[in-house]
Amino acid sequence: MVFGSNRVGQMVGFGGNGVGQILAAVAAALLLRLFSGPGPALLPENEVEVDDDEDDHAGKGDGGESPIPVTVFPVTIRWCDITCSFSEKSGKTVRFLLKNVSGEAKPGRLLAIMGPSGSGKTTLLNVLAGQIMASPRLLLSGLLEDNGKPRSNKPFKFAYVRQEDLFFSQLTVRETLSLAAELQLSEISFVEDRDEYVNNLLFRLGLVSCADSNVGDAKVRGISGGEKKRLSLACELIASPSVIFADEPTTGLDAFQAERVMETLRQLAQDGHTVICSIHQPRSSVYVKFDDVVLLTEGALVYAGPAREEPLAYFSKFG
Ligand SMILES: Nc1ncnc2c1ncn2[C@@H]1O[C@H](COP(=O)(O)OP(=O)(O)OP(=O)(O)O)[C@@H](O)[C@H]1O
Repeated sequence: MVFGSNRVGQMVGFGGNGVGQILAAVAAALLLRLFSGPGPALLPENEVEVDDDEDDHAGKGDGGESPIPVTVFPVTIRWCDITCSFSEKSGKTVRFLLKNVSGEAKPGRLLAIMGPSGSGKTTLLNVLAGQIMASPRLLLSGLLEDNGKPRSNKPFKFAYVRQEDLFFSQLTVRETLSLAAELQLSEISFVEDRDEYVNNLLFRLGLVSCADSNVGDAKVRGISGGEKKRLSLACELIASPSVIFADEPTTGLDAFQAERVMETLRQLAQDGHTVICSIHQPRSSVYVKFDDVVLLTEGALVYAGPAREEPLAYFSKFG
């Protein structure tokens, strides 16, 4: 089992005003991209050759108008007997955050990790995304495979959408995506092609109506929470990730926005991505969008399998 070194993915927070800060942040983003190790959304070029069979899984976009094809390399993640324990400072007490958890996430399917608060949803998501690494106090064991092979130091392209969205508040939605595309898509050298690519993304993520609105922040009102979440997803999609991880993507959103975000995730799964999210108490209108469910309680697995009616049948066996 390869759980790698001690690196924990870091995010850079941008805030405040001023061109100087923007330039500094852009420079920081470029440096991060150049020097970061394998991490979500900042991975180096995908080194996997896509053969003819894999073309069958190409993302459909919104009509194939993109100047570069949206190709999703299919990745199945399988995990077996994942155990994660944490030793308190004294070293006397050990807490089990995950206990022998197994499951599978497949391309074309939306998997929801569900469970009460503190049940280990985020911990499992982070383990699967390679965001938690073993340390002397944090022990990890089990098997983690991508397409049948143990996870290597150079996994497939993963995207990780965090609970907190990090943007330049004074940029518009379109400018945010253009900047992300400029930083990540060096192969598109023509501005017109990049604009077309951005327009495509705006359309795909349902952001056309707010494309020219400022993102905003806590001080200056901008786009809504749901739009921010879909903008985060759009930024992550630029790297054409095989797997999309989303940590509590509906937290803080009203029922309508939560449903739209989950619908976007469901459509991304249909485009061929493997989509895994953690979610706390989803409404029924959100629950029906899941293809698969992993249900945890106190770090232990209660159910892993298809969503909708199957869990009911499974639990009714136990009365
Ligand atoms: N690095 C860590 N060190 C110590 N304890 C941790 C660590 N990470 C998580 N925990 C603990 O593990 C348990 C599970 O945390 P986790 O965040 O995975 O739960 P969750 O199901 O996502 O909860 P919520 O829905 O409230 O976000 C919690 O009791 C938490 O305090």
